[in-house]
Parts: sequence; structure tokens; C-alpha cells
Amino acid sequence: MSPAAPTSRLPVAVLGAPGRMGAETVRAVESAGDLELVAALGRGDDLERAAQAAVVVDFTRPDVVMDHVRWCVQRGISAVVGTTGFTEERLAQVRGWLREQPGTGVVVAPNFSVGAVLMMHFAEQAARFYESVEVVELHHPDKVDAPSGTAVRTAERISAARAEAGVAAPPDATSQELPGARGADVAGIRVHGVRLRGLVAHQEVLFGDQGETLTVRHDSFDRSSFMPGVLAAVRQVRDRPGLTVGIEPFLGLGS
Ligand SMILES: NC(=O)c1ccc[n+]([C@@H]2O[C@H](COP(=O)([O-])OP(=O)(O)OC[C@H]3O[C@@H](n4cnc5c(N)ncnc54)[C@H](O)[C@@H]3O)[C@@H](O)[C@H]2O)c1
Ligand SMILES: O=C(O)C1=N[C@H](C(=O)O)CCC1
Repeated sequence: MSPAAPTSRLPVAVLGAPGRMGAETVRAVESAGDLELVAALGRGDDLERAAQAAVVVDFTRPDVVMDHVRWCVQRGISAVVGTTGFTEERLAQVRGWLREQPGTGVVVAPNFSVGAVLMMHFAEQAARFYESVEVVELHHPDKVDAPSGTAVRTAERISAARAEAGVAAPPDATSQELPGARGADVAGIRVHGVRLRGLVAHQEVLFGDQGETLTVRHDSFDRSSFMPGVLAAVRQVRDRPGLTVGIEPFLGLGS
């Protein structure tokens, strides 16, 4: 019997490799038989070391991630981006870069956990049925941004679903408050942030109406929860040229 021909593995680079999510991603890529880790870079490392990758994964910081995405797209390298801070303006900028590189794919996802994606999906479904809604995100205290990217996306989706159904703004008679006591206003939805040692990444979406409430809650207790979504995006990003926001398409949810 002749030996099986060696199958080529997909070359992957990780930016932010020394960080919490980067280190988890490095472990996941190294454990995947179909992927090959070709670069694991931190702050100050030369990006050119990632040039041999077919897919770059970015878990760095909101203030540097756009430079990384532009670098990737300009070289025709597809990117899977978990770093937060993606406003509509930033997404439009990425789409603009991608128009110049039609075969390249970029996935930007505020949360790669399947449970978190379902939590957002369920919250969107519930949004039109309730008068009141508020989002509470709870994270480890080393997180640099607030509200979380997941909370922003959740609030935007709830807001859009309510607007489409013609639901009025949530009632709120507060007229006197300490600044911040009612959280941040994201697309008309109140978002509250908790930073607590011992937590990883958690979110509750609270819905209320006459005589009842509904709470949709998700907990990531360990960063391994993000890895199936990250690896699915790494494997499929090159099949989806252009910009994909969220991993819903990889789970058969949405387009
Ligand atoms: N999408 C998701 O599922 C998901 C999950 C968890 C965290 N995040 C996001 O990922 C990002 C990183 O989170 P974290 O907890 O790993 O943070 P972290 O601070 O532990 O890691 C960030 C790493 O990036 C490195 N870095 C900074 N600038 C760099 C540069 N120019 N080039 C290369 N590396 C650079 C830092 O030195 C650090 O090692 C945050 O925006 C966070 O919100 C997303
Ligand atoms: O730990 C973080 O930082 C996380 N960031 C993402 C966000 O801001 O939504 C995802 C959850 C964990």
C-alpha cells in the first residue's frame, strides 16, 4: 500500500499572541491537525513575519486593530478579527479596503462563543414583545473597553428589531441621577457594565412588561468557549470574500 499523500495545512498567524485570547488561539491552532501556526506575534513584533499566513487572527486592542486589518487586506491575506471597537465607520472602512482586494475575506465578530451568538439571536427575537429592555454585561476587570463589543451589538440588534416592529422607546421616568447611574445609551437601549475579579465574559438581557420579566443570560467561564467559533471562521473566511460581521453565517443563522 502506498503512503497517503501529505495534505497541506492552512498557514495561520496570530496577532496578540501573548494576550489572554491570543494565547488561547495559539493553543487551539497548534492542536488543530488541518492548521499550521506560522507566526505568533505580540506588540513590537514585525508584522512582516505574518506575511506567509493565509489567515491572520487578531486579538489585540481597539487602538491598533485597524492597522492590522489594512495590512492584511492590502496583501490579500484573509483575517479573523475578535478585537472589539468596530463602529459602523470602521466597518465601512474595511469594506472599502476589501473592494480593492475582491478575493480576500475578513470576519469581524464581537463574540465567537456559540452561546453568546445564540443569546444575541434570542434577545433579538424577544425584543418586540416587551416594553422594557436593558443589557448588563459583566467582565473581568482587565478588560480595556466598556461597554463590551457584544453588548453594543446586542443593543443595536434589539433596537433595530424594536424599530422595525414599531415599539416605542423603553419607559424611564428618571429625572435625577448621578452621571452613569443609568448606564450608557446604545441605540436607545441602556447598557450597564460590571468589572469583577473572577469573571470572564457574561451578559444578561433583561426584558420586562406588565407582571413579567424575561432574562436571557450567557456565561463564558473559560476562554476555550470562544475557540470553536474562531476555528470555524479561520477555516471558512477565505470562502466568504468581503466583510462578514459575526459568526452567524457559520452557524446557519442569518446570511
Ligand atoms: N470576539 C471575541 O469572542 C472576543 C473574546 C474575548 C476578547 N475579545 C476581545 O479581544 C481583544 C483582546 O482581548 P484580551 O483579553 O486577549 O486582551 P489582552 O490584553 O490579554 O491581549 C492583547 C494582546 O495584544 C497585544 N498587542 C497590543 N498591541 C499589539 C500590536 N500592535 N501588535 C501585536 N500585538 C499587540 C498586547 O501586548 C497583548 O498581549 C479585546 O478587544 C477583547 O474585547 C474578543
Ligand atoms: O474579555 C473580553 O474582553 C471580551 N471581549 C468581547 C466583548 O467586548 O464583547 C467578548 C467577550 C469577552
